Amino acid sequence: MKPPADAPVPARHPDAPAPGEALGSHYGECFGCGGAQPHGLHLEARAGEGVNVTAEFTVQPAHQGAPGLAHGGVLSAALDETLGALNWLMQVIAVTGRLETDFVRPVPVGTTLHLDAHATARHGRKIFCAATGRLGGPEGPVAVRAEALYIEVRVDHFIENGRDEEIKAAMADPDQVRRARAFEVNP
Ligand SMILES: CCCCC/C=C\C/C=C\C/C=C\C/C=C\CCCC(=O)SCCNC(=O)CCNC(=O)[C@H](O)C(C)(C)COP(=O)(O)OP(=O)(O)OC[C@H]1O[C@@H](n2cnc3c(N)ncnc32)[C@H](O)[C@@H]1OP(=O)(O)O
Repeated sequence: MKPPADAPVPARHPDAPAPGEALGSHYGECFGCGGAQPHGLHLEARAGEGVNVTAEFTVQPAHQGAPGLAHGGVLSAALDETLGALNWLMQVIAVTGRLETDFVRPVPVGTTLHLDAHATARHGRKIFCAATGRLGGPEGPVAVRAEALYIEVRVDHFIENGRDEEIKAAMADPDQVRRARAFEVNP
């Protein structure tokens, strides 16, 4: 997943959350970051100094694939959520187009995975980025790594493709709509 050689490293948006600021959840029902999903990851991300974020996620028994070990798909979801949070720092709305994960070490239940993601290049609607997840602490051994491509979309992507029930609920939440629209009109 190589960006074109002349693609610039993305810039931090002037309205991006300050370094160290918790980003909060972009959607309460999100499996990655929402508070309303009992078996979700409850991942908490923080803005970095550039177009980078850090996040933590503690593996729960509901996240197992093999006895006592995290499911690989759940670990990919944690990487996806952390990488997706980079959108806040560029103030764009983007969806995952491609996510390549390397699983380097098994991740036991109870482990806190320390994730770190940064954007590497931007080319038109395409945002290239990379992330690592480390065991037990920000300097711990790397357990997972990912490279990903996100594609910028309009809010209409969600309105046109989401199920009516959830879209109506999201549209009735002024904070949700304001946030999404602000990203769209504030490039
Ligand atoms: C009122 C409700 C509001 C709701 C909004 C809520 C929140 C928003 C706010 C903040 C968000 C903050 C944080 C987000 C946190 C976590 C995010 C988790 C992310 C996800 O979990 S998200 C779910 C999984 N994700 C999908 O559900 C995508 C399904 N998919 C599609 O919807 C289309 O596929 C789409 C749109 C991706 C592209 O479609 P399209 O028609 O718009 O564009 P097109 O195909 O032309 O691609 C344009 C250029 O990207 C290249 N390209 C495309 N795909 C590629 C691939 N796979 N590999 C390599 N290159 C690819 C093409 O080759 C072309 O490249 P080139 O320009 O060079 O030709």
